[in-house]
Amino acid sequence: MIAHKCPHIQVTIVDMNQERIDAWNSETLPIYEPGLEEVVKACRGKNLFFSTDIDKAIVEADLIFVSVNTPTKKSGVGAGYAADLFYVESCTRRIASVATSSKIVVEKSTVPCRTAQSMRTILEANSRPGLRFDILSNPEFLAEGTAMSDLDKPDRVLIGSLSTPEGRAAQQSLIEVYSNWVPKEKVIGTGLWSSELTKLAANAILAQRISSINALSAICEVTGADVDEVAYACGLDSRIGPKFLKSSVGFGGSCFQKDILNLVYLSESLHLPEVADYWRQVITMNEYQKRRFAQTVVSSMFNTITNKKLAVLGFAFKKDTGDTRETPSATVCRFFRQENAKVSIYDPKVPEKQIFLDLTEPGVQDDSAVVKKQVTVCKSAMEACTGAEGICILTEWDEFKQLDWPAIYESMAKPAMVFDGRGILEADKLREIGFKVFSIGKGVNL
Ligand SMILES: NC(=O)C1=CN([C@@H]2O[C@H](COP(=O)(O)OP(=O)(O)OC[C@H]3O[C@@H](n4cnc5c(N)ncnc54)[C@H](O)[C@@H]3O)[C@@H](O)[C@H]2O)C=CC1
Ligand SMILES: O=C(O)[C@H]1O[C@H](OP(=O)(O)OP(=O)(O)OC[C@H]2O[C@@H](n3ccc(=O)[nH]c3=O)[C@H](O)[C@@H]2O)[C@H](O)[C@@H](O)[C@@H]1O
Repeated sequence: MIAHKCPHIQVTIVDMNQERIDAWNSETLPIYEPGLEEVVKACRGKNLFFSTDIDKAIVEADLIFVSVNTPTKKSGVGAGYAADLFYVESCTRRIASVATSSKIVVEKSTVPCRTAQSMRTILEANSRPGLRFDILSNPEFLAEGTAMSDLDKPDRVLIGSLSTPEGRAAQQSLIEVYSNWVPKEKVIGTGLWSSELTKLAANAILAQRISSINALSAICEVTGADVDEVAYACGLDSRIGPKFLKSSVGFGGSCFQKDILNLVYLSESLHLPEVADYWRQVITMNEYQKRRFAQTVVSSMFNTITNKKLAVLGFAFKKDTGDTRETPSATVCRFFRQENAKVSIYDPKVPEKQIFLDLTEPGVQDDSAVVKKQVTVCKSAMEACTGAEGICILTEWDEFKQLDWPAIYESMAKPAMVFDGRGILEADKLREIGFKVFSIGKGVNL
């Protein structure tokens, strides 16, 4: 977006992953994101470059965005909760050892509060004498699937800095970049620690809304209330607002879970166990929602899905992306595998290879062969549904609303059941065709 909006600025994207950089330089970009290809193709080779020559890019840059992955730690202190800062630290060390001039280093990755302080210490201890490094925190708020429009018209851009004259000057340099397309009043300056914490807080609050409405969906299913009506009526209160109140099979994506776990770890490290428990509950509710959905499928299908064909429509964690990180669809499919169902999956953007990778249990001998016996990846929704006894909608792709449902009904074993984990189908119309329908948060009477 910077390259697109600022023709006078040269943007070089460097990554140590050669395959990814090759893909960025090819006709087939490594990720699917509406509107991205057009921008890349318009700017590439003009003021936008992709390279693995990290050192050259560091030497040439005035401003460096550190945007590497910060996954949840898998082992050691804080395993399962804390963010793994290995990649952020190795980038920082590389900048320190390679830079021959002063730089502004922008923390773009999502990191725990006070990471900027560690970056500064590493840079100051390891760089050539006489160089200055100003650290800014500029967290990213885009959502996948709408990344280009979110970047084009952000609700806000947050730039945290030290309140020293040098910190303020660095902040001003980054404000100038954004002011090429973002209105001034939307660019907010704060302290470094507030900026870092805001990113974790914003994701935690967004995820909390989803867990809140999903908790209510369970009550709706027992009482006969309709979760969409409840969400709509609550959202009309201007203090609540309508967004992020769509009940679902659970939230996924690479960040909500990791960032909340990170916040939980931060709270525990600060000796605030009640605060940690409070945020942990957002995740607990999400796990419950995924499990609850899968259990509803089994109980509705006469308490067994062994050898039954189930069609799964949607594998990405949300529509308009091919990303499957933490996708609820994988959790539900793994549950179906344990119950020995035959699962046929269709997703318009997720490659077959990725689906098998996500469903293979690491460390289980021969599981990749077993998974291929239990799971089939299909080229169309119709193919996945033919002969199935149940259909699960696990991603809200628009095309699932337009399917030829009467033809699907004809092709299925009876009773034909639909389990709408995203609340996107018109249940009454499907019932008229003959389907038995379960929709999340709308009662369990199929
Ligand atoms: N994916 C998203 O929508 C958003 C992500 N974020 C944050 O942005 C950060 C990055 O996220 P993603 O792009 O999704 O992760 P990713 O895992 O897709 O990409 C990270 C890239 O960094 C590269 N890398 C790692 N260490 C490196 C090093 N030392 N030198 C050069 N390249 C290196 C990796 O090869 C990889 O290609 C995370 O902190 C995430 O929380 C924030 C907002 C939105
Ligand atoms: O830090 C990040 O990575 C990003 O995380 C989220 O973005 P993202 O995970 O890409 O996508 P969301 O639109 O937030 O959806 C996350 C999950 O919640 C689910 N969801 C979303 C909204 C809703 O009402 N109900 C619901 O179940 C989605 O289906 C999806 O599985 C935030 O929305 C971004 O602001 C943030 O920058």
